[in-house]
Amino acid sequence: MPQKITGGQSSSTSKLPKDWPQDIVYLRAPVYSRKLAPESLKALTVVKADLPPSHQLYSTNNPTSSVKIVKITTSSHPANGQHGLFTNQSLLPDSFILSYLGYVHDTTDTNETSDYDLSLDREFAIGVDASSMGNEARFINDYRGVAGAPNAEFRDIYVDLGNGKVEKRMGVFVLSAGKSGKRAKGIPKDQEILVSYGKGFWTERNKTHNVE
Ligand SMILES: C[S@@+](CC[C@H](N)C(=O)[O-])C[C@H]1O[C@@H](n2cnc3c(N)ncnc32)[C@H](O)[C@@H]1O
Repeated sequence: MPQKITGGQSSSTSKLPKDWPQDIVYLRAPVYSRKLAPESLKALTVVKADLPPSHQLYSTNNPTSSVKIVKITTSSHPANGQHGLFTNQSLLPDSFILSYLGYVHDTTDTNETSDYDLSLDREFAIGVDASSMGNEARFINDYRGVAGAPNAEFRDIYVDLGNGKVEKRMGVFVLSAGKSGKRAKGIPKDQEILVSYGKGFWTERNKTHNVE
């Protein structure tokens, strides 16, 4: 049975990324919690004409051909045995890679034990949780213990919905080249995409996973 895909124009036979886990729903667009307050929904879906004309809009393609899900088999990798997200092609500094999709929720509807919950809007305390549904971005690991520094980061983006509205999402971008140009090459092909989850993630995770 092909896995059901939600959130897009796709049918149940649409393509899944290679190695997509069977127990996770693959999304092509976010799924909104029914508990989200109207003002939160308003903050996430904005009239396009209300954005400054210079504001860049993004379009997304799922599955994303520039990335691949890879099982980590390197014993020194702290997420050995889990998966990571790798490049399928070299990516230039500042390039948009993909959106982080998942279940969009507020604090009334939070899975406290999720390791996949990313902040989407601080003012309205909205998060996007990819623990049970999401796209390839859910496999992006933290750089700590893997590399000296991250090579990608999360940035706020707006995606054109095509009906005069734009949707606020979290996008994953290659880091900029830096003042000295030390990251001018971007991310070469077949490299792991690594972000910084922030120290707060690990403090909270260690509490929920009872790490001393
Ligand atoms: C958003 S998931 C990343 C994808 C995950 N590796 C997987 O296969 O589903 C976050 C989890 O990945 C693992 N992880 C990510 N980066 C890590 C790192 N630098 N060190 C140790 N574990 C890491 C931890 O288990 C963390 O809770």
